[in-house]
Amino acid sequence: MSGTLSTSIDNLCHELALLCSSASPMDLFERLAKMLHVYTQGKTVALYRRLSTDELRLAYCHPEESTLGLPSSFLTVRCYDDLAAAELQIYELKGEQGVWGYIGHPPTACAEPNQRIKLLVTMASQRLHLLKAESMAARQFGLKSRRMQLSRDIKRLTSIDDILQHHGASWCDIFQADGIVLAYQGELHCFGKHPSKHQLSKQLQTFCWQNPHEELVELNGSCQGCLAAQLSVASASLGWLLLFRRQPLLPDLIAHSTLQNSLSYWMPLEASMALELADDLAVAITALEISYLNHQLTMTNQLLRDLAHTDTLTQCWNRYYTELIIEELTQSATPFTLLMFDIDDFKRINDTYGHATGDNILRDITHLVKKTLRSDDHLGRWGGEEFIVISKGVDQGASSQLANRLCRCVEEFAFPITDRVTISIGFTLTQPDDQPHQLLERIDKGMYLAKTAGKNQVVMC
Ligand SMILES: Nc1nc2c(ncn2[C@@H]2O[C@H](COP(=O)(O)OP(=O)(O)OP(=O)(O)O)[C@@H](O)[C@H]2O)c(=O)[nH]1
Repeated sequence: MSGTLSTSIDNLCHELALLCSSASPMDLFERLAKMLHVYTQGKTVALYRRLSTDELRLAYCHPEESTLGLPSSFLTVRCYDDLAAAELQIYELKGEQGVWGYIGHPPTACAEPNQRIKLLVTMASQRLHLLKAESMAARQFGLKSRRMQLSRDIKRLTSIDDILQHHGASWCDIFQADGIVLAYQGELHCFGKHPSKHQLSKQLQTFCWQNPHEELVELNGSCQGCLAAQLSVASASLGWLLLFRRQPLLPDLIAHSTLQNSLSYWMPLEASMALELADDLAVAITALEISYLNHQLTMTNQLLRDLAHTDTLTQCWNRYYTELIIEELTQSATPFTLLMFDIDDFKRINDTYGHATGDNILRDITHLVKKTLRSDDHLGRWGGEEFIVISKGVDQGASSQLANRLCRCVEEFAFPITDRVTISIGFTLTQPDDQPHQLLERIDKGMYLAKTAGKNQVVMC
């Protein structure tokens, strides 16, 4: 007799130790259900999970094959009253927020082991609590470090898709999600598995319309399993973070359609983690937006600067910018050579071949001269058919060679007209204390002299 008792106590100790060493909730349920199955002399044991909606859902049963031949009362249980009405022997599995779920089995003839079963269920509740707490703590820690990573990455990431590419997999891991979608400015940016974009857009629109102030929601119907957290900055809504889970946390062993509806796929703690991530994402997206706008602004400023400095017909410097540079160079006492050239008999060319041909000749000459100049020389259109060249340095021989080279390259170019096109050039070298107007007077005079001496030539003044 005492031998039987000590064997029985040994067994109990062994069972308790087994429950305490289970590594995951599923492992724990399996072990507990197997033990109960023995105690109930082979009755089917079912585990019901209590959802946040207070509904019950059959999550596991032992033996597994019995799911096929389960008593229909097992399947139709949706709430505690159903459980009681089914006249099952019920045990509560306690969790951190009250009853986490129930274990039930058909009553047995022998009531003796009930005390033992209660002890095992109590131990299982505690182990479950610990396992869940450990796993949740690890996930929260993971989220915290990914959030820090996101804030470090903000400057480097260039788009919402880039954010998802870099962080999507880790977030799926932490949230035990199958996919993530970011809804922003009417577009859906997706990572992993998720309901179709059309279904998501439709549900989000309906939801926003009905609940404009909600910041968290579980979508249902075709988007069941989607947890949507609002992305908002300073109370302005930017969009939604959607986490998608295809299965509730426990595998759905019973494919019973009536049980599939109105399930809660997400735990309250996961929902608050989603809100934390949504807050960070709203900031990251705003930062992206600002950096994009800054980039656009820089580009627009550059474009405006270029437009303000450029002659629209020839794309070389305009008069305003040419004057500005001459002013700057004289003020900084930088030595340079200034050339002014004018197309000879341009009025006749215009009159003979038309204004459009005249325009083309202006463009061709700009192109030819630019090609002839060094990279640190500059060409500006002074007005009409008059141009100015600014060339660094005051070597008279080199400047004269440059001017003559320009004359020759224009003279020798095959313009698409029968008349010869030539230019006349006046040039000058800067002297200490020269003012811009003195330089301009000298080149103007040089050019005038070149014209009066027969055109297509160079005069230095
Ligand atoms: N096609 C075209 N013609 C222009 C432009 N700007 C000025 N002109 C023309 O350039 C011609 C300049 O004529 P003029 O000042 O008489 O000088 P020119 O005929 O070249 O005579 P010289 O300077 O003595 O050789 C005028 O007919 C202007 O209309 C332009 O942007 N496009």
